[in-house]
Amino acid sequence: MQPSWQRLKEHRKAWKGLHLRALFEQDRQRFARFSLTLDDLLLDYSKNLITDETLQLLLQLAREAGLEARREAMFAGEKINLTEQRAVLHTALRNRSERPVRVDGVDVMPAVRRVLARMREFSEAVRAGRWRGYTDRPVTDVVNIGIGGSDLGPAMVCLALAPYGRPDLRAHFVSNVDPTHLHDTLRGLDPETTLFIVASKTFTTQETLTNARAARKWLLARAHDEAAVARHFVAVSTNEAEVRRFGIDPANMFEFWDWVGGRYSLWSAIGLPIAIHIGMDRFEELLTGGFEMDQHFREAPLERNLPVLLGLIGLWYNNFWDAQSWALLPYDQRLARLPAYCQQLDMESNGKRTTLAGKPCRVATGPVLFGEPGTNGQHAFYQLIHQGSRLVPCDFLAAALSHNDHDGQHAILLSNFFAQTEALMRGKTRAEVEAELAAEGLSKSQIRRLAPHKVFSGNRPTNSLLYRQLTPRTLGRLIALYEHKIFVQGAIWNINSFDQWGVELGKQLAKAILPELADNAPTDRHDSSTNGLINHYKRLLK
Ligand SMILES: O=P(O)(O)OC[C@H]1O[C@H](O)[C@H](O)[C@@H](O)[C@@H]1O
Repeated sequence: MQPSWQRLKEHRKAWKGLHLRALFEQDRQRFARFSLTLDDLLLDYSKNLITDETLQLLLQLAREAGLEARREAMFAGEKINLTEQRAVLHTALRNRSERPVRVDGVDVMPAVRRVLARMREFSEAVRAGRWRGYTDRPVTDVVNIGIGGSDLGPAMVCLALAPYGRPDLRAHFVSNVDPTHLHDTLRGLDPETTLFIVASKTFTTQETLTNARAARKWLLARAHDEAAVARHFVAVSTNEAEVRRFGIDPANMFEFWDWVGGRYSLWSAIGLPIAIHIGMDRFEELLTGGFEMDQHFREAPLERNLPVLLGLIGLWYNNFWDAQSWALLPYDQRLARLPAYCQQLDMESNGKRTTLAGKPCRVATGPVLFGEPGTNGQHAFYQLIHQGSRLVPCDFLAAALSHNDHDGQHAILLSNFFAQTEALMRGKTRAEVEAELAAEGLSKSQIRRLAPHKVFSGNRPTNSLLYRQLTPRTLGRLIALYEHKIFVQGAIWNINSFDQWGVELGKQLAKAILPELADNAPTDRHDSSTNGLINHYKRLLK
């Protein structure tokens, strides 16, 4: 354990009754000292349970953990994903500079640019109506079939950037192996004008291949001609052999590489639905936003570095305040899928308990992430954040300008954004509650009974991210900000943020169970609970 870890423990012990309200009262400059901008993007981290000393200790921890060297190793294409012996280079996908990026001595940038050029050509052909279906009609609906990283990124971005999308070229996303997902999506679509993108890094994922086969059947039920498949199916993958085996012509395949992790892949050809929806120029603006955050992360001193600060502050609560969760609260309806996207990003990256040295991790790692857009969440789970017994650190996000402001409604949204972080920080004291109730005319005994329930302890930490408008560039910055935040934490915990072995066991067991479901015979191959469930299922089908 790094020496500053122990010092942070002591610092936490000494924290005692220090209240954020008092910290703000004592220091009029607190916001100025604990906020940072990157162009129009503001991070206000002043409403955190931190002092200068806390930050110094956290920064020291980052240095002792070798964060800077690890960051360089990632950008330089070293194989930092040790368990899979892979480089981690989603940053190369959005490298807008001339700088080469080498893996095993070979510059990957020419291949990256080649695929981007193909994406441009294809997305422009679809958007201009030059790409035609088997009856010579242009595409009206694009259905992405993929799951996890091959779904959440493009789905989140297409919704977020819908104001830049073409209403006559609709984007749909099918991920779940539950047949209802595909059924509901295809209902109302016309096979003659529907384009399927089968997106899978491995091209072996059960859900995606099952849905892709069902989609092909749906097309052929109308077309009655295998030749139609080439006009309606393209693939995005790293695995050409499997794409071929599935029956998609490699000429219709968009490639990416094993150094792109699934949850970091929206910047690659996995972003094809985005490019078709908003156009390639806008997609490249998204890349530029990501690139700008990369440069900031790589070059800004740690104490003025947005992802580093977010990562360290999160770690402070996770490891020294026993916080087990983190809430991501976008005050932006278009960011409704951002929490789900970040759930995969964070929980699949840092949900680990083995260090890079193969030893058990002695400290808590990644938090449980949840969130919903504001103001919806306020009327649902914020109760627990305000008055519950757990500490839930939150990130609030909002744009100053809406793409759809009607009659000043956006100001109502933002007033809630500002009010929530203020309320969480200040709370409401017993004396304030009593004075309020007395002013309402309640009797002394009524006040005594009610007051304890109406007290807010406050002192509940938040970060606020405020930017001008949700443009492709701003969204690119935000996504890269969270990617690097997670990197910072993983580096300090000394875990591999880039593998995901934890998803394998369930997949294996499901494969073994599927054949057992083919007949009515009761099973006794499992524990009594699993046997009981399978056998009850079989009885219900009789
Ligand atoms: O893109 P694919 O190879 O189909 O993988 C889709 C997803 O499934 C896996 O189980 C992983 O947990 C995810 O990281 C991945 O994004």
